[in-house]
Amino acid sequence: MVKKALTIAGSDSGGGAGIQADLKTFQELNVYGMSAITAITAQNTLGVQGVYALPLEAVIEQMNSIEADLRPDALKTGMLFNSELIEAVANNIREFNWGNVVIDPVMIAKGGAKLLQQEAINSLRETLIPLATVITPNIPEAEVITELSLHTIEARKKAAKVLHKLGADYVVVKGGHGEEEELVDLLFDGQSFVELKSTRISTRHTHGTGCTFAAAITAELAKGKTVEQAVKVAKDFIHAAIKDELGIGSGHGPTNHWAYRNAAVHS
Ligand SMILES: Nc1ncnc2c1ncn2[C@@H]1O[C@H](COP(=O)(O)OP(=O)(O)O)[C@@H](O)[C@H]1O
Ligand SMILES: Cc1ncc(COP(=O)(O)O)c(N)n1
Repeated sequence: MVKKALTIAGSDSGGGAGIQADLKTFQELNVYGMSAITAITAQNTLGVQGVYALPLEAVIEQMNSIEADLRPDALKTGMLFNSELIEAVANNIREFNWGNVVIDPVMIAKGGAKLLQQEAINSLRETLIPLATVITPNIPEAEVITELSLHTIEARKKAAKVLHKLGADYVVVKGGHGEEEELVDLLFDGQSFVELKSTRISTRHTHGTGCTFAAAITAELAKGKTVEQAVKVAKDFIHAAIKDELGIGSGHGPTNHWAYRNAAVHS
């Protein structure tokens, strides 16, 4: 049976992050990809030139159409922009009883542009996080949600516990923004931690890494993998995508979404 995954996120005209990164990743992992677009960004590797949130009805209607005909086996959320959108998306996920929910709490683009309004943080905490099978904050996002300062692995473990208490079944605090030479993503299931370690690749081409990582988790959950299995595949997927760089654009270039497939063929 074909497995189906849905992304509820913003469009990145540059193709490296958002909806575009998610659909490419679903496709690479042999899962049928669907989308409900929340906002359109005019964006390239140099930054975000414009943000246009879609009307609420447009987002709700996209989700309704999917529920009526193509129920997803797993879904992820990315850029949700404001509290109205967060509340509406959360309501629909709850009403449709959609499972395998991956929340990537996107806040700021690599170039510094705001992809989530400050007023939306409470909605994120109270409405969306309780629906999460997995939440995947980077360090700055985890700092905003937990109001902790996260310079050490120990502090990040504390933050993971707070995020679990807020209602996420599993928490991945990603380590890309950390200061350690070795890169550590922390997976917490409410009881114990798994440390996913990798070398830190020296590159500026990391546009869309968070989206791609969360999309790979979503695709694997759609196939029925456990969260731990899914996160391990996602870590390998994003590592290959960063390592085998495309080198396009003059700023923070996109990752290589077909690198994992090629690595799998050649290894
Ligand atoms: N320079 C890097 N080398 C290897 N892996 C990286 C690098 N930067 C990020 N990653 C991986 O990419 C994923 C996303 O990382 P992170 O930068 O923390 O989040 P975001 O892209 O949301 O800011 C994580 O799995 C992280 O380990
Ligand atoms: C539409 C959209 N969604 C998300 C991101 C975050 O991307 P990154 O993974 O680089 O933080 C982005 N730049 N644009």
